[in-house]
Amino acid sequence: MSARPNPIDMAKYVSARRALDYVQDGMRIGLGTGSTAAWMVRCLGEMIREDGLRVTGVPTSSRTAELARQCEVPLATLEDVKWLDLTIDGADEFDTDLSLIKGGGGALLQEKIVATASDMMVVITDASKHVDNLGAFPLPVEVIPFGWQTTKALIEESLIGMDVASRSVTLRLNHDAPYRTDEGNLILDLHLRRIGNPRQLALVLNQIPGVVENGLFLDICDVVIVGAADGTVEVRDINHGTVTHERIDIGDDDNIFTVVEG
Ligand SMILES: O=C(CO)[C@H](O)[C@H](O)COP(=O)(O)O
Repeated sequence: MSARPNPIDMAKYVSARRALDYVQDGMRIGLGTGSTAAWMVRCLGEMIREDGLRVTGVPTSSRTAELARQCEVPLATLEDVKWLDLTIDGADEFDTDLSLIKGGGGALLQEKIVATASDMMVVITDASKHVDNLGAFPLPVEVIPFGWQTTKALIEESLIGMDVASRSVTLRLNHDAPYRTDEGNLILDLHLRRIGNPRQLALVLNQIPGVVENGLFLDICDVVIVGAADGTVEVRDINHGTVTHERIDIGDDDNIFTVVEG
């Protein structure tokens, strides 16, 4: 057990901490999935326990739900609350327009539903996720198991006319078995290397029968917070057209690292 985070955890941690500045008492908050979002859930739990913050969280995966319960974050379903004030989530890639690729952790469907149902989406990340063109990270596409090989063939066919640099499609595995999402679906990873027209691709993919959702998040994200290992963050706000640089005061928060690394 170490009392200090490694550099990458520090970057994730400070971006998560900064994102919580958007949280206000009484808010309904979408809780993202992944290692960066996990830091946000832990910090949110701390604010609830220590500062008496009252919020309701809607988790985007069973993993996040489990962590949120451990951190004593009160939970509700999207069916309960219907609309959210804020979603805080990670991303696999973001570009200058704050378009995203998400779903590396397999939760893209619930993440997209929750983010779309939110007044504001804040993405927490580190500089390694920034790209000029989306597509270096394989694009996850959630498909239903029924006829998935036909769906895969249709996706491959649709890619022929697309402005992409590579066209291979693979079934995501988990220990040699097909990976299953929380909804019991499969994930196809599209290895495209560069996506010339993300909007066109997103539309085409979602018209293929068997495709449930794709991992392109376009016009959904409002703010990206890029954490760095030196404890600074860059805050990119697409609505205000601002980019600010700040230092996050982590104070004597060492114990949060001690608690979660055990
Ligand atoms: O989309 C996601 C899960 O489906 C995650 O937000 C994304 O994979 C980033 O994860 P991490 O913060 O662990 O790098």
